[in-house]
Amino acid sequence: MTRTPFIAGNWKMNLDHLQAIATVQKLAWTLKDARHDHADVEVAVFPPFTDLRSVQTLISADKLPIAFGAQDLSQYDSGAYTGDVSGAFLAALDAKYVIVGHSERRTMHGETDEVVAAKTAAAVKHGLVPVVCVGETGEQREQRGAGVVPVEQLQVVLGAVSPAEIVVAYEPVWAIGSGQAATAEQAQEDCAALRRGIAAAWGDQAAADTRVLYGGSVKSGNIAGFLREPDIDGALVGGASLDVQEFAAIARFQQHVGL
Ligand SMILES: O=C(CO)COP(=O)(O)O
Repeated sequence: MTRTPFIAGNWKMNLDHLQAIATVQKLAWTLKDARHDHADVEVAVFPPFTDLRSVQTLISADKLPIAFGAQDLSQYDSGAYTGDVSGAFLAALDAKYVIVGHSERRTMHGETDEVVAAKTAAAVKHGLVPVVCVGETGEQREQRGAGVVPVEQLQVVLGAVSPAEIVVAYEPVWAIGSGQAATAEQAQEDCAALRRGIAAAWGDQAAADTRVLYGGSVKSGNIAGFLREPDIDGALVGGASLDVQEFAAIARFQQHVGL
């Protein structure tokens, strides 16, 4: 199976539902104008929860070639979990994806590897494709070696969940929102280590099929370098995904790579 390149926009806590409608409409037009061939690259947006119903309605009514997902989900199906959102509710909205274990949730909401594993299992159970985020700090990378901490984080998830379609996103903490992206070589080193981790836990086929993304200060100016690497299958884009022209330019990375 070939891995379809995946360009995902994590909006984080930006854009309300009205802004979401305008943004997705504009994105669809921009991609269409540029003759974006959606068979070659999959584009997805991850808006805040309150936007999802509006985004779903727009995408399905106009049959837009854009996928969408949520930024988090509960590990539980339903019950007394104030403020949380079940994977069942996301599936009912036709969300295809859900981000789990973003470093902002790990640090600001105390999500452990075990919680991330439980959320990944919940996503799979409800038919969502989890985008499992892992990443190390600069210090951890220096002290323990490239890929060691992210592979450990991923191992907890893979050990707790039966093989299923997942996407893995390598997001080094120092590169997120800093304007200082990892180099393509650094990102390749870690993404290759993650793929070996998938092979060790789930077998060679799963490793060959699973898309591994890089995230952290991705822009139209550096995307091509990442996608040239053999183990990087796309990008999880934060800040630059809020600018439609810039995000569309990232989605058209093939033009920069000359593929
Ligand atoms: O955290 C990220 C995506 O999930 C990356 O954010 P930036 O692209 O803003 O660095």
